[in-house]
Amino acid sequence: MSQYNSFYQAIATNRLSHWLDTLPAQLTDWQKNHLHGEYAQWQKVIAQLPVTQTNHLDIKNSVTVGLAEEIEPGQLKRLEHMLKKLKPWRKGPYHIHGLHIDTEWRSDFKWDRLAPHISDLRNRYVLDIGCGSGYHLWRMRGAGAKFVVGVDPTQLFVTQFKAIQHFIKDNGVHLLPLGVEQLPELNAFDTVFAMGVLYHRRSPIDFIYQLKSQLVKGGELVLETLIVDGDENTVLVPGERYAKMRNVWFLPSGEAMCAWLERCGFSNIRMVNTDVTDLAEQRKTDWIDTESLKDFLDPNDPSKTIEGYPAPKRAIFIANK
Ligand SMILES: Nc1ncnc2c1ncn2[C@@H]1O[C@H](C[S@+](CC[C@H]([NH3+])C(=O)[O-])CC(=O)[O-])[C@@H](O)[C@H]1O
Repeated sequence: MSQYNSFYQAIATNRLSHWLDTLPAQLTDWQKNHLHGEYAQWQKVIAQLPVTQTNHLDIKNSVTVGLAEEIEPGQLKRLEHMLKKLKPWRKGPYHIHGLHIDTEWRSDFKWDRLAPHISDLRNRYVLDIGCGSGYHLWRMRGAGAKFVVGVDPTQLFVTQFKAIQHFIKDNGVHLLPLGVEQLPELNAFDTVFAMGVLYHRRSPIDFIYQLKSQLVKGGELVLETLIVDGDENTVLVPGERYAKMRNVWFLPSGEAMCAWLERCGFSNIRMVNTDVTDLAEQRKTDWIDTESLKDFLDPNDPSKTIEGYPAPKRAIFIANK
């Protein structure tokens, strides 16, 4: 039986039903290709997570499930030990029965920056492309979304989502192990989020069209990406690395990003927020063993990356199909 049966059942009777034409074959393939190796090892961690009972859930203001007194101290220690096998925990934070998964990123900061600007998510079908471990999926559901789907091809993040899902049982929140390029043109979501993904794409214009083809007519795109200062003709294509990341391609200015969205046929385009990432938002914690923002910046001039480019500045764009 496919572990995605509950997803298939959920969409069979909703507006995503035509996804069933292609999805089961893709996911069956994916599962076949991941029977061995690291992913299979991580699934053993998931299978051993303690089973707990709770009525305590807050996904409106944070991602918090369960109270400390609902779990034995020994079980809690074990839980921490198990979850630390799934390091690095990049996006969060999560609170599970009093255990604070203090992730590298405070993803709640990004949520707080965008929340005042987006359309009310109540009753909406929502897609989050490149959702990582799914922190924002829970916040979208907490904001009232009817059905939330995330896609992310990174095995570790898919596993981390499963760990959280083990404690928050909710048939309205799903993560599929897919890349954006594997999505058919669903034209079915009221809101599509694409945050922190555009700069990883080699063809940003194709990417914008892929996002558009997931939206219903009039639907809302919420796109967040790294930008640089400049006019509508300014785009930075860094050398081999940007802030030590190897897979960074296009960093447009805010104006250039708006021009790209317009060129792709979006309307009502606005840049609603810009923010220079600081050490309060991205830092090393007990839940990652690798370097973090401090190591990616020039130690003598934090306004520059270690390679001499402008330090990470992020912007949120909203537009309608
Ligand atoms: N082809 C692909 N299709 C979809 N996703 C992809 C692909 N390739 C990589 N990713 C995923 O895109 C996410 C980018 S992180 C943003 C997370 C969250 N949205 C955030 O806003 O905090 C930003 C960063 O760490 O630079 C990762 O989870 C990748 O696995």
